[in-house]
Amino acid sequence: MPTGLQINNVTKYYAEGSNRISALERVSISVEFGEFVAVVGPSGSGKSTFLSIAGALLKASEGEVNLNGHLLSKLSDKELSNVRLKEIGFIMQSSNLVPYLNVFDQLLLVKKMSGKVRAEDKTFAVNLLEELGLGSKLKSFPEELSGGEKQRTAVARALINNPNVILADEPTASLDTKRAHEVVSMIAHEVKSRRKAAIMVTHDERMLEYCDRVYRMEDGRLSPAESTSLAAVCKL
Ligand SMILES: Nc1ncnc2c1ncn2[C@@H]1O[C@H](COP(=O)(O)OP(=O)(O)OP(=O)(O)O)[C@@H](O)[C@H]1O
Repeated sequence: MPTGLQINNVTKYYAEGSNRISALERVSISVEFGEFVAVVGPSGSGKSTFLSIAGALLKASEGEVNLNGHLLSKLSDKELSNVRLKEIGFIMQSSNLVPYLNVFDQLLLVKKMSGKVRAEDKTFAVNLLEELGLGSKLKSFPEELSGGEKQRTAVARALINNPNVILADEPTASLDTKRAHEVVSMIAHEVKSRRKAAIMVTHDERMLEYCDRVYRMEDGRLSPAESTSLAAVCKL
């Protein structure tokens, strides 16, 4: 049974009036456990559509996504939400923390959504927060955190269910250079040490050094980016 994340020949059409917009064209990529892959490309090239399909938020028009052995096209809506909750950790542009929950409770909330919270889940949450440099912030509320701390809390929240796949959409968009390096190096560390398959969409050239492979999306087509053209790709 294949593991990690395999996207095979995925095409996505959007209907716009009587027209059909092709947002992705026969996109294929395979990401193994322990691999951190970046996707760069200009606005409107299909990156969000790609990440939404990889994350079981949107259905492919053609082709197949195999997420750690789950063929997404074969799953019911209930099974898809279960896969999203248990198998995928999402990290978005802004941290989207719940304002009235402290850092520790942000993680427990996600745990509660997937069942009863056990003592070992609490230990796991504390260890994770310590690993991400938030050991002294367990009782802090979002308004008491810096931008980098908020985003690191979001990284911990994405990892609390121990998902196999991490999908990050511009995770450094709201951060200064120092905080951006902190957050992405921590994501990279977690991907390696916990053996996750991870994809990060980014415009941020400085973050590519943390990734194993870089792909470029252009007009809905995905291809490996040449290292010499990376700077140009990211400035688009
Ligand atoms: N719901 C939709 N209905 C119709 N067309 C859509 C829809 N969502 C996206 N598109 C179109 O599909 C193409 C790809 O859009 P997508 O948002 O995936 O690109 P992107 O690379 O993520 O862009 P950005 O970097 O600006 O977020 C664009 O032409 C866009 O206009």
